[in-house]
Amino acid sequence: MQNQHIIRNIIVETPSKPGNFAKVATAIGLGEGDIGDITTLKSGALITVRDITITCKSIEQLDKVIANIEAIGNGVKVHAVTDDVLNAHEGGKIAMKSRLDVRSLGDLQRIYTPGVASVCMEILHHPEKANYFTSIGNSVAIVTDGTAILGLGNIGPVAGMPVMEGKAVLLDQFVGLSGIPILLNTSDPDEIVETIKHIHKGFGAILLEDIGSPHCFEIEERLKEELPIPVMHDDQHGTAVVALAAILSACKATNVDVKKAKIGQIGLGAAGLAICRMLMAYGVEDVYGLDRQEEAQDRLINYGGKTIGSLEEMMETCDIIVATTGVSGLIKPEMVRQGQIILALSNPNPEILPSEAIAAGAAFAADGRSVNNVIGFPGIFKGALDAGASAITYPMLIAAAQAIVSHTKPGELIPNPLDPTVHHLVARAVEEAANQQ
Ligand SMILES: NC(=O)C1=CN([C@@H]2O[C@H](COP(=O)(O)OP(=O)(O)OC[C@H]3O[C@@H](n4cnc5c(N)ncnc54)[C@H](O)[C@@H]3O)[C@@H](O)[C@H]2O)C=CC1
Ligand SMILES: CC(=O)C(=O)O
Ligand SMILES: [Mg+2]
Repeated sequence: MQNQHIIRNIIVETPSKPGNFAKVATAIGLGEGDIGDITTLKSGALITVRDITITCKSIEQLDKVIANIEAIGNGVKVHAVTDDVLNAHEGGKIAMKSRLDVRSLGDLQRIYTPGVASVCMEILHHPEKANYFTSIGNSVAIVTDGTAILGLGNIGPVAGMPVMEGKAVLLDQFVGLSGIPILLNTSDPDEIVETIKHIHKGFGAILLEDIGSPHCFEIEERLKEELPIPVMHDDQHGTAVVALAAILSACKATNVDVKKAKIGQIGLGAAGLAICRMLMAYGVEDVYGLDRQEEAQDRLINYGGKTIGSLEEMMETCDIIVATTGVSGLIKPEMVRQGQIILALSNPNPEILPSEAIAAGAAFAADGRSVNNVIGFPGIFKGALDAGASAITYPMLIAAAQAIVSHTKPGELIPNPLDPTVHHLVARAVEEAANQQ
């Protein structure tokens, strides 16, 4: 099932008799809906009311699911269909909050003027204390120009804001950093670089997000050269870290020597080129890339990578396939080789569903929901900031990937992103690697 990104909650009443929920579940399945969370809202002697999360590929399919449930009859009723995803976004997902209360005049004088003046002077005379006496060292600018929002394309920075707010929520909840979205009304590299250079002093690090290729490469390179703080394009290196971790875990489970494996990368944009570069930095000898744009392939060749003639040839040649094209359903089940490892990482919909890839013979398969840079970027930024690093380097990124592997359960490719330990381990590994440089 491709394109399962319509998420709705349905409130369903059934008579309180065994078997009635099974009928509802069957009706949803027959309509090709997928069941997520189920919450029982009321469990009475006569009726039971449940809130069921379902995902569908289109509104038409959702309508079919609802019609199927209503057709059960015998007291089964759909009371409401709600869009909990939209509801969760009402008012936005983040807010700038103060850490201190102002309850008295004394508080006012300490937090604001006249007291604050002495802190300003302390920082003026000892600039290194800014990180100690302000939030700068804990703040990450999340910068986008909106040109490659997920796999949705160039939808602009304002339409991309929910993604930036989402990244801010993850930085806050997983590692306690403040993420501040910066929406740029330009995609000109000179203007972007100049703008970030002018505002960087308010931040401990810069996270570039969903900036399209190829301009993302120049922007990141120039900012890394010109700024004294860590700059990382998450779609490039955060994704590469997590992809490397998933590949290492899959190779461990299948007794494959990753450095000798043939790895094919489909899509050589921001994520794909960085995945190839990361694999080569790790020591993988046979990294093959494929992109529909010749310039993208040339970029890989300039970094020492190899290209391959067609998608079919890549699927036949490679033991491990990673795809980051943004094209849902690009990999057909009949292209999958027995025992292949397939990471179809495009969001919101993968190049092949993991269930389809496994059914077609893959040994391991995952999509971009599980193999997602969320496992990497919070800890990478936390570790870099804790180390006082001025840049994020390959040894730090490889240490992050190894920390993720160390916390992956046997038989799995990646840890649960909700497990706080993984972000802590990544942060510590990155900090240690930074300190060893
Ligand atoms: N799971 C994760 O953590 C992440 C997933 N992604 C996903 O990866 C996808 C790509 O993202 P970016 O690299 O930022 O975009 P991008 O636009 O920089 O790169 C996409 C590349 O795929 C190529 N491409 C498109 N169709 C192709 C085809 N049929 N065959 C070969 N090449 C093709 C394009 O020419 C382009 O070079 C998006 O769907 C995004 O959501 C991106 C970052 C992180
Ligand atoms: C996860 C992410 O950063 C993306 O899909 O663009
Ligand atoms: Mg992204």
